[in-house]
Amino acid sequence: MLCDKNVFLGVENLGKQFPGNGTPLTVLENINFEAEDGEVISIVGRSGCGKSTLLKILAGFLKPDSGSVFFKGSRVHRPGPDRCVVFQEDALFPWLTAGENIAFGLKRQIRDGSRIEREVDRFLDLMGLSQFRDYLPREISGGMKQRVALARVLILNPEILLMDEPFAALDAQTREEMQELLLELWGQFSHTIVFVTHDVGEAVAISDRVIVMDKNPGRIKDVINIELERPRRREDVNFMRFYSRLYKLLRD
Ligand SMILES: Nc1ncnc2c1ncn2[C@@H]1O[C@H](COP(=O)(O)OP(=O)(O)OP(=O)(O)O)[C@@H](O)[C@H]1O
Repeated sequence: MLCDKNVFLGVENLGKQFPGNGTPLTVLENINFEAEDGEVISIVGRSGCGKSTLLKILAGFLKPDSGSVFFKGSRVHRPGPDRCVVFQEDALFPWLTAGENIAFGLKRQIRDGSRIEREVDRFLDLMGLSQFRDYLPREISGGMKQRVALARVLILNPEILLMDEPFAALDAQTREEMQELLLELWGQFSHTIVFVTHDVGEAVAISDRVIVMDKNPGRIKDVINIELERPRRREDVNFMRFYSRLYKLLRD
């Protein structure tokens, strides 16, 4: 039973429709999976298969039309501080500095100003951004902005990190650096991560499990366990094997 509090994250018979042109569009149908505490799950699938919709339902931003999401035994109805989202496009406040952006959510949780400052310093340091504390978003690179976006949610100590193509707008090298940083942070904080991506290499590099989705309607086509030690090397023959398998599943 997914409502058992020993199930960390449980998704049961989830369905979602949107009003289409005349007939409703079924975007998600019969989605079922579980995630363990500390697991990294990627969701891959063709454009329009409902990945972002699924993530928004997990976050509590959208309600499903059927089925349920359970988090540690409770049904998810609304957004909560235990589930934080990082989007692709930088969602930073353009008028706030890097430090102020990172502090923003924490200020709504605690009032102790010096503790907030200490935490912001710690996260700036973790992200390698200490010298950029007083820079505005327009004054830093895309990769740095995504580090700020990541710090801004990690500082809230969420149990689940929901990431919607967070590195898609970055160049290939910065993207790989961000994947490495994410795994370093995951090693320290052990969040559960649900990561939406189009990039098969990215999914193999970071995930314990990859959920492959089909389109029209969005359904789970297959689930692949990535049984590779970390750190993973892209040139490794076993990495290539998982890459090819996923690539083929997506193409067929
Ligand atoms: N608020 C909405 N109202 C109506 N239709 C929507 C809404 N949000 C998404 N859709 C439709 O639902 C389908 C799935 O969209 P979604 O963004 O979840 O797909 P996706 O797999 O994340 O796509 P991409 O990889 O291109 O980001 C699309 O056909 C989209 O047009």
